[in-house]
Amino acid sequence: MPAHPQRCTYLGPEGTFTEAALGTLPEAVTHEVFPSDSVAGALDAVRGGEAAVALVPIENSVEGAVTATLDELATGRPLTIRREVLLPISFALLVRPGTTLDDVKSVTGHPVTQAQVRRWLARHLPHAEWESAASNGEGARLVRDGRFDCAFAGEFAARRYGLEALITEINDAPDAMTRFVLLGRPGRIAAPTGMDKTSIVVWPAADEPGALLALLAEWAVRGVNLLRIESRPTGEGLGRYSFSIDAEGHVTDRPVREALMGLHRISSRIRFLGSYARADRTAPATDPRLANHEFARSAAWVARCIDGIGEHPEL
Ligand SMILES: O=C(O)C(=O)C[C@]1(C(=O)O)C=C[C@@H](O)C=C1
Repeated sequence: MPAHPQRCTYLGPEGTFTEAALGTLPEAVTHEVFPSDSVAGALDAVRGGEAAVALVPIENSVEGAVTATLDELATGRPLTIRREVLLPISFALLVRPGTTLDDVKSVTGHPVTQAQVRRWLARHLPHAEWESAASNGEGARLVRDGRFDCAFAGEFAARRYGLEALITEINDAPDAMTRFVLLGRPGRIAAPTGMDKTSIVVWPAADEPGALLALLAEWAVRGVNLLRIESRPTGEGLGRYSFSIDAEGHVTDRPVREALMGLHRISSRIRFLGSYARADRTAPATDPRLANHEFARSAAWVARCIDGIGEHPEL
């Protein structure tokens, strides 16, 4: 199927936080937007060419990794991250009009949501039965259809599904955030902004002492700060893991590039997931000794050593 450059999909249905996050991106207006039922469905739409890009959640500040996304990125046809978006998360309890808290026997929402409202639920609805939905938008739809009495979702989902927000601003952790990534088929990497992130998945070469330390050392010796590291089972047997890593910097920054080269040499597999602008616009703590021109200067010095003039006092 030919690639359709103007379509963008997201974890749907309508009314998810992913849709709200997409609303903050230019792609919401430059592309024709359509929902997918699952993270896998959204990414397959990109792989198959029905969409140019897909927005999916990857990490929540309370629950951690969205494992469906990490696993999808580690397997199947490679995709790369074009952008990231951060969205503050606060839930509303959505009910069919007229429902009171006393009427609530069953409750639904995304599993990542459940982790963010656990204490609230124990306190206010200790006897309600929880059943997870594929997304919060899907949970709201199921309440509209009478499958559950209430759903946790963004307040904005109430209007979409003809529901009422019985209680708003529910969150066990008041500053909860979810991070979303916009994925596309691999292409030329965007130029560095100076506030970038690089993501990879790496499979250690062998199950041996120090295997993880060796992977970490490639970053550490080059002064590259890691922002996230997550182990995920490969599915090939107990104890077999890959590591999903976000590091500060861009692949064109020499320390990052050389760390990736080192990892490529010592791992059994490595997948580059992209270099992209950081949503929090945080510049890395810069060490002037690790600037690109310092790498060029030291490479030139080695070249001169080889030519027999490395000890020249002015070098
Ligand atoms: O279900 C949604 O509304 C989503 O967009 C998914 C998702 C997630 O997977 O983290 C997004 C934000 C919230 O943290 C809870 C659920």
